[in-house]
Amino acid sequence: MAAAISLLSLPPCASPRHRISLPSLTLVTCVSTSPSSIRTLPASRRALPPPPLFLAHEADTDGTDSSCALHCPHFQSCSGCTHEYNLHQPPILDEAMEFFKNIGVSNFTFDTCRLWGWRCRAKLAVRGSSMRPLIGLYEEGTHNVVDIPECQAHHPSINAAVDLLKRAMVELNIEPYDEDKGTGELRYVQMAVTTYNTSLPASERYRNGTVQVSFVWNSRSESSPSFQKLNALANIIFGNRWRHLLGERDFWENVGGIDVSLAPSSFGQANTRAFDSLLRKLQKYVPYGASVVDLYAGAGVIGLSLAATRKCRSIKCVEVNKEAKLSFEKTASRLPTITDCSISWHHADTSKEPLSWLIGSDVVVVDPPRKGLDPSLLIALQSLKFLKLKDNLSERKVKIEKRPWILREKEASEQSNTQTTPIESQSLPETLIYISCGWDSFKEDCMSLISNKAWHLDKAHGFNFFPGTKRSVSIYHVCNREKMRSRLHEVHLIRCIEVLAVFKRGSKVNIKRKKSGKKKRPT
Ligand SMILES: C[S@@+](CC[C@H](N)C(=O)[O-])C[C@H]1O[C@@H](n2cnc3c(N)ncnc32)[C@H](O)[C@@H]1O
Repeated sequence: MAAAISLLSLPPCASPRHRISLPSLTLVTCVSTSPSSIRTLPASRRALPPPPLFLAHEADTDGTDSSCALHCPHFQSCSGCTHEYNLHQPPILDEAMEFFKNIGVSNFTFDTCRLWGWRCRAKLAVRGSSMRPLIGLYEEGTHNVVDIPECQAHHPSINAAVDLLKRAMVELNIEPYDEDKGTGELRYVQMAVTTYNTSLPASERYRNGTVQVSFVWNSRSESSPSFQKLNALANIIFGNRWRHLLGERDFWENVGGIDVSLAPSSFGQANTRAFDSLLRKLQKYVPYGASVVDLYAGAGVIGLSLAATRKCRSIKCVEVNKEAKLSFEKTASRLPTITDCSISWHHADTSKEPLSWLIGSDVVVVDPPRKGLDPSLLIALQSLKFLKLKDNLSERKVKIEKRPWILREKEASEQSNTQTTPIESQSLPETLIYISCGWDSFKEDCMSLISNKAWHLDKAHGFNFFPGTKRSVSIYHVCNREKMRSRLHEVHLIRCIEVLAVFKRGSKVNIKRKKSGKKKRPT
């Protein structure tokens, strides 16, 4: 099978209704998402101002808060959201506060973030018929796709783009995929929204989001008859190769103070505004001029935002998916000119020789997948305690790589946008910043880090990245039939809270307060 994906950039201009009514096939260039034509939420429900700690809501007598309710017609039939009330307060919150209090962090904060229209990235299954396509998520425990045209979690531009796509399917007679027969054409669609359009005033950017549309197309080859329809719809991927056919080639968002390039295949946060809040908070914990290693870096958004905002001496981004390199390069190309900062992206597996990434860095940032840190990295982080005990760093036996082919490989995997890499200091990291999207794995990693007193937890902050949800349904990862099939059946049960935790090396020093007696004046 060849799966195809198409990208469409959706400028916020003409109304989709207007476009689709055109008799020709121009509809496939589709998808303009005029804010005026999009059904938007009432202002009171669209965006809440970020609260300092919690919003002071009045709860109903049963403890629910209807002012923070989802009000979605698809709730319960669609598997996307799991709770309808108190979106500002995910069920996991009490447990998180208790956990942090028990390990000595009493000033844990929680940012409720945007409660509706927050999802800027959606992966949706396409089923039904060409005359009545269904585009949405699976019904709980089944493979029946539920149509979710009025999803309240989606950015409104996603709903508008889905609406337009359905009309295009009807007009072009595009068959949705049939799982039982393995027939049909359009199987999945990914919609990603960028809310960064500098031609608009900042206050208008969010609701005028532009959508990038990617299709997963069921076709054996580019010569298949159905492929012509896809060409009419947009552009193509085979395996991991993307071919851009239509719309803007580059897709940009602005988070953490920098412009970020988003390729269809690279990791991207679904809730970009919440991610921005997290990055702004994170930046404050990185001292100016620090050397930073960003592990599990993806396209290096975190590292590059630190490079731009913290005048770092060096930034190393380490990522196993080589597809992310292009986005890194594009993002780096838009950074303001930064002098005296060595910035590099390394195609490497963090779990292999992790100590080599830690030594020489002042700050380690980790943003692992839901399963948490690789065991070897966890061990390396714990082992810093013993390295510190030796104190004299030059005495330490740090394995120096001498094999020429490994050195060459390392060199080739590095991408630097500065001329020289300064001679690395042999310092050990004092700060570890852990960004977690998997609460259970985070707790385990956290306890491992602090239990041998290699690290102590200094600060913790929670972010409401997925209001109203408890799980994420993984419907699309890679465009390979076998892999796709196995991944399609994955339903991750996750308890949703994004955590930013700041660890300091060594055990916590308890500074005892001096007794507040007046000092005797010398007579
Ligand atoms: C949660 S994402 C974070 C991405 C990035 N920090 C961001 O905010 O866009 C986790 C990333 O870790 C990468 N990854 C997973 N296992 C890895 C490993 N062993 N070594 C390096 N990267 C890994 C994944 O490919 C993915 O890009």
